[in-house]
Amino acid sequence: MTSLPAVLITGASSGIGAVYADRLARRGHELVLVARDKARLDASAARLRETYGVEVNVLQADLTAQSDLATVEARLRDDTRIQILVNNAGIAQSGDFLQQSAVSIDALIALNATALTRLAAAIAPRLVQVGAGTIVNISSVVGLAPELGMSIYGATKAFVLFLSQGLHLELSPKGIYVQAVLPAATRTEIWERAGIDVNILPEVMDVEELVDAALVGYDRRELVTIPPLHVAERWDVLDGARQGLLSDVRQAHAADRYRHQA
Ligand SMILES: NC(=O)C1=CN([C@@H]2O[C@H](COP(=O)(O)OP(=O)(O)OC[C@H]3O[C@@H](n4cnc5c(N)ncnc54)[C@H](OP(=O)(O)O)[C@@H]3O)[C@@H](O)[C@H]2O)C=CC1
Ligand SMILES: N[C@@H](C=O)C(=O)O
Repeated sequence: MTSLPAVLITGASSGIGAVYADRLARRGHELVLVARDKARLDASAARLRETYGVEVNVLQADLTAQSDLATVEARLRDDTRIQILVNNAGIAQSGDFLQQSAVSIDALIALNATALTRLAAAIAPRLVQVGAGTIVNISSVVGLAPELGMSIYGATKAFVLFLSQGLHLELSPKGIYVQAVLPAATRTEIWERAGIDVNILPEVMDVEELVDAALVGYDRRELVTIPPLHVAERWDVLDGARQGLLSDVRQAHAADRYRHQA
């Protein structure tokens, strides 16, 4: 028997989510693994049960399908053992902005932004009720870098960072820990799925190294964890500048430079 809370991990069938599943099972957490590929989830669950002796449940869901999303939301609302959500499922952008179709735009936003937000919203009230729990949201360094040319994907990841910062402000006084994790290029299937050969990238992090580093940030209860950022103060300066900017926003009048010159 474990006294640790259970963890629901989305996108647990491969890549970052699969390594989170391994590491959290190793720590003794019971797991609920969510993704579309049930065969992969079942195989992973069997291995984790066998290796670590923890209970692992599989919940097959396409998080862009309303009925499946509602099923996962219900699980998060009702299963009181789950006190940690790892909001990881995501897809990358194939092609530049001019190559996007209505379908590809919808899919990116539905999975990376809408589903992630809906799942956080499903679990948060219950966590607040007990005054404990964790929401880990997987963002990306791309969310800080429009220069990288993945405008919609990056926008969803900027959304995830903003949402995490907002949830931290709203929920941490109620006992909830929120973490945003910003990987940079990490060797997973996401690249191939988006039609990008990962081997053309000059530098790529191994997925185990990424998740182990993210868990160091988690154990320190960091709000924003950027494993590939080697100078931590860069983030502090960026976020400090953002907060400083707010002190020069005056709502009553437009700034002088926007006033009509007579
Ligand atoms: N790898 C990288 O370079 C980086 C990744 N990230 C982020 O990390 C997260 C994980 O990606 P990563 O591990 O790299 O990629 P993978 O492609 O390996 O994993 C993505 C996971 O999401 C699941 N998934 C995809 N579509 C859906 C869907 N419609 N419904 C439910 N689950 C779905 C996949 O499972 P299935 O197909 O079985 O549904 C899979 O388990 C993403 O949010 C990504 O944006 C951030 C920065 C860098
Ligand atoms: N998944 C990557 C982009 O496609 C990233 O976030 O770096």
